[in-house]
Amino acid sequence: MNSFNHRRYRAFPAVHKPDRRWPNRRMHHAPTWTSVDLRDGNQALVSPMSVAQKMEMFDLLVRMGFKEIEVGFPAASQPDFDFVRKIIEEKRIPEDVTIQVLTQARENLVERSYAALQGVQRAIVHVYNSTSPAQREQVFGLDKEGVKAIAVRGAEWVKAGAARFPETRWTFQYSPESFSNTELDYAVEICEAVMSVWHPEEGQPVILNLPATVESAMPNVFADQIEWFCDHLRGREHVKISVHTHNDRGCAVAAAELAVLAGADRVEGTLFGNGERTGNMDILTMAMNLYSQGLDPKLDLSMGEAISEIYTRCTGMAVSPRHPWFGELVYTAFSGSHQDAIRKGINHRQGQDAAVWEVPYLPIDPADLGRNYEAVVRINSQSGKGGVSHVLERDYGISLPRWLAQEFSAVVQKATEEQSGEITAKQIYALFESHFVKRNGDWQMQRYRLQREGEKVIASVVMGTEAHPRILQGKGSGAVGALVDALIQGAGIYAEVEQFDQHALGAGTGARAMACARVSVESAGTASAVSFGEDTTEAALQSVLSAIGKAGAVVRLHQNDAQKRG
Ligand SMILES: CC(=O)SCCNC(=O)CCNC(=O)[C@H](O)C(C)(C)COP(=O)(O)OP(=O)(O)OC[C@H]1O[C@@H](n2cnc3c(N)ncnc32)[C@H](O)[C@@H]1OP(=O)(O)O
Ligand SMILES: CC(C)C(=O)C(=O)O
Repeated sequence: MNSFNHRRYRAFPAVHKPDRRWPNRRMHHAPTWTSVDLRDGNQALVSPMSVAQKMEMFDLLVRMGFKEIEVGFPAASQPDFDFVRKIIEEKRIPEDVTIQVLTQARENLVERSYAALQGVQRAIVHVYNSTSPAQREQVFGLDKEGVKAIAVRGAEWVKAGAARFPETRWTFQYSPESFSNTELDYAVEICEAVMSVWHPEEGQPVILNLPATVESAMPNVFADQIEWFCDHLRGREHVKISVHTHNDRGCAVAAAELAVLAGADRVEGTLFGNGERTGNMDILTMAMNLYSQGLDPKLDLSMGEAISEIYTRCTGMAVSPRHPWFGELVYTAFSGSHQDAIRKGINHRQGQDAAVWEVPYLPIDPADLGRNYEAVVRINSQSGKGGVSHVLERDYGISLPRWLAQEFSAVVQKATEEQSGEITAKQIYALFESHFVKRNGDWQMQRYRLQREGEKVIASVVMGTEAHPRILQGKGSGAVGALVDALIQGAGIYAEVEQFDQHALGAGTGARAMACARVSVESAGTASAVSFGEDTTEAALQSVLSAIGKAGAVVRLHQNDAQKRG
C-alpha cells in the first residue's frame, strides 16, 4: 500500500447557506488589527524571544500603529511574565494601545495572568479552550457539555479576577479554539454560554475570537462559517467578532479578508505571518492589500526595511525574497518584456505624481515602502534591450537609440549567459565602454575645422596619433557627409553611415554631447561606435571615425589614387 494515499483524508463539508451575502460586499475600511507576534508568533519560534527582543518588537509594533497587541502568555513562562511586568512598570504602553494576554481556562493560569497585569490601565484578558470534536474527544475526553463547562468556568475565573482590579478597564476575549473545525451550532452555543457569564449587553466589552486554528478548508468556507455564526449569535450587536486564521493551506490572508466581508470586525495576525507551522495570518500582506486598493490600512508600513530588519533580528526568521509586498525581489524585474513595460510606464508618469498609480508589473509605487527604483530593474540572461537601456539611463544618464540598444542588448545577453547570473550596472557600463566607446589611436580625431561653401560644408580633420597624424579634407552637405568624403579622398575608405543619432547630454556625465554611428565599410565590415564630446559635431565626427576603425577599415590609398578611382 502506497503511503501517499489521498483516501486517508476527506473533503471539508460545505456550509449550507443559501442566504450567503458576503460575496457581494466590499471592504470600505481596515478592520481592527491585533498583533499576536509576541504570543502566537513567539510560541512557534525555535528560540522564543528574550525580554529584550520582545521589547524591541513591541516598540516596532507601537511605531507601526498597532492599537491592540497580545504581549504574551504570562502564566506560561517567566520571560513572558517579566515582559508584561516590565512594560507596565516602565510605563512603556502608550495611552492609545491596549495590551492583551492569553490564558488557558485553568484557574491557576488565569490568576497568574492577573498577577502579571496588576497596575495596567487597560487590558484584554483572552481565555480559550478547544471545541472541535477531535479535541473534545482526544484532548479533553469530554462531551459537548463537559467542554462547555470548561469555557464557562474559564469565563467565571476571568470575571472574578477582573473584579479584584477595578481600577483597570478590562475587555474579555474568548476563543473557541479550533472554531473552524467545530460544529457551527455548538460554537454559537458555547460562545453564548460565555456571554451569559460576562454580560456584554450590560456594558462589559467582549470580543469573540473565531480561529481557524488549523486551516482545513477553502477561504470561502471560512467566510460562510463566520457569516453563519454572526447570523445565529444572540446578542451579536454587543460583541466584537474577531478572526484568527492560520496558513496551513496558504490562504490565511484570503480567509481573513473574506471573513471581514462576512462580518468580522477585527483580525489577529503577525508580521510576515510568523506563527505555528505555516504561520498565522500575515497582517503586513492584508494591510498592504487594502492600501493597494486605495484604503487606509491604519498602519504605517512605510518603514518597510526597518520592519524586516527588526523582525529578522527578534525572531531569527528569514523574510522570503518573494514575500508579498516586502520581499527583496518583489519589485524587481529581470525579464525583458517586464522591464520594457516598467521603463515605459515610469517614463509615462513623469510629472504626474498625483495621478492614480498604474505602472505595468508594479502593483504599487515601491517608493511607498522605502524601496528605490535602482532595485526594480536588474539584468540577467532573461533581460532585453528595454532593461539594459533603463539601467544605462538610470545610472549613467545615457539614452541609447533603439537600433544601438538592440545591438548592445545582444552583447549583454552573451555576457550574462557566459557568467550565468546577474550582471551589475557597473559591469553593463564597462561592456558598453569596451564595445562602443573605446577606440584605436589611429582613429582618434585630434582636431577638426568646418567651413561653409555655399550649400556645402568643407571638413578638415586631423586624425591618428600625435606621432603619425593624417590630414583629411572633404566636402558634403553636412559635417558627417564631408568626413565620409574626406575618407574617400584621403584614405581610400568607402564607408556608408547606416545609422546615426546624436543628442546633447544632461548634467553629470562630464561630456556635453553623445553621438552613435553604425557604418559599413567596403571590403571591411559593419560596426557601431559611440563618442562623447564637448559639442555635437565633435562627438558626431569621432563616432563615425571610431565605427570605421572598429569595422576593420584599412587606409589603403593615397589621395591621388582615390581621386583617380572617383
Ligand atoms: C492554538 C494555540 O496557539 S493555543 C496557545 C498555545 N500556547 C501554548 O501552549 C504556549 C504556552 N503553554 C505552556 O507553556 C504550557 O502549555 C502551560 C504552562 C500553559 C501549561 O502547561 P502544563 O500544565 O504543564 O501542561 P499542558 O499544556 O501539557 O496541559 C495540558 C492540560 O491542559 C488542558 N488544557 C489544554 N488547553 C486548555 C485550555 N485552553 N483550557 C483548559 N485546559 C486546557 C489539557 O486538556 C491537559 O489536561 P490534562 O493534564 O488533564 O490532560
Ligand atoms: C488561542 C487561539 C486564538 C489560537 O492561537 C489559535 O486558535 O490558533
